[in-house]
Amino acid sequence: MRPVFVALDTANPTRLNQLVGQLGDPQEVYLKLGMEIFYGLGAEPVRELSQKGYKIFLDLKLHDIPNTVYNAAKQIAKLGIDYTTVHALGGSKMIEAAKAGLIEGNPAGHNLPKLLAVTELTSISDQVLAEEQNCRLPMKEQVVSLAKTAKAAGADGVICSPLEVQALRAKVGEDFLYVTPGIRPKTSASDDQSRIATPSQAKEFGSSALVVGRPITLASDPQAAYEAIKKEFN
Ligand SMILES: O=C(O)c1cc(=O)[nH]c(=O)n1[C@@H]1O[C@H](COP(=O)(O)O)[C@@H](O)[C@H]1O
Repeated sequence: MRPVFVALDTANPTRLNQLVGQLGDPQEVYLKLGMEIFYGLGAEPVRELSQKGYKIFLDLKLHDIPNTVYNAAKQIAKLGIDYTTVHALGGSKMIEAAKAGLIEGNPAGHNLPKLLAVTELTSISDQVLAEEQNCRLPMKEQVVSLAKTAKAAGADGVICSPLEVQALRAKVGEDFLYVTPGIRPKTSASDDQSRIATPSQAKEFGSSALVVGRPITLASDPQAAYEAIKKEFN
């Protein structure tokens, strides 16, 4: 089964526990904990959920000078997590520093966390890429270029839209993870996402894993929504 990470974007501990409780056996559930939880509740929920056996993707999207990122990644690894993120736009030296920090901080006996590099956020449209970021490449080529840099610098995969995965598999390779947010089942609103796809489109395009937040967390029955998305993707 390919993973579906549930993005638990809340700083309310009661809501967090309620959502987690609805998802099933910790050994089989993949959670994405992001900035809202970490800035609001600190590192404790990360340690607690990891100790309970959940697979943890701690998404803090590091983007700073290499020395700062090295030290931050070292602290992140100490939490005993499984996946974490940096922005690919931080450059190859920064990505190498993140990898080195994860290796240095990883507790003995724990699998090394996988390092994922965010390419272009799925909220960025073709128009914003061209007009605000002044990028001369079309979106797919820009994402492929960032993914090549990330791979050469030691990342284990990238975060991208499902819409780019076919091009990435062809040009960056099969031996790399393509983790895709921007997932919207047919009946869901697109919210602030721009480059979206349904779970079955993501499957067809070859996503390695999905990241899904509001279509699950704001559903009237989050457990049913989670099960339906897992089924559609696998
Ligand atoms: O790194 C991420 O996880 C991420 C990258 C990206 O390009 N787009 C993106 O939406 N995300 C995250 O994926 C989740 C998507 O949430 P929903 O739009 O509610 O499904 C959020 O937690 C975002 O922080």
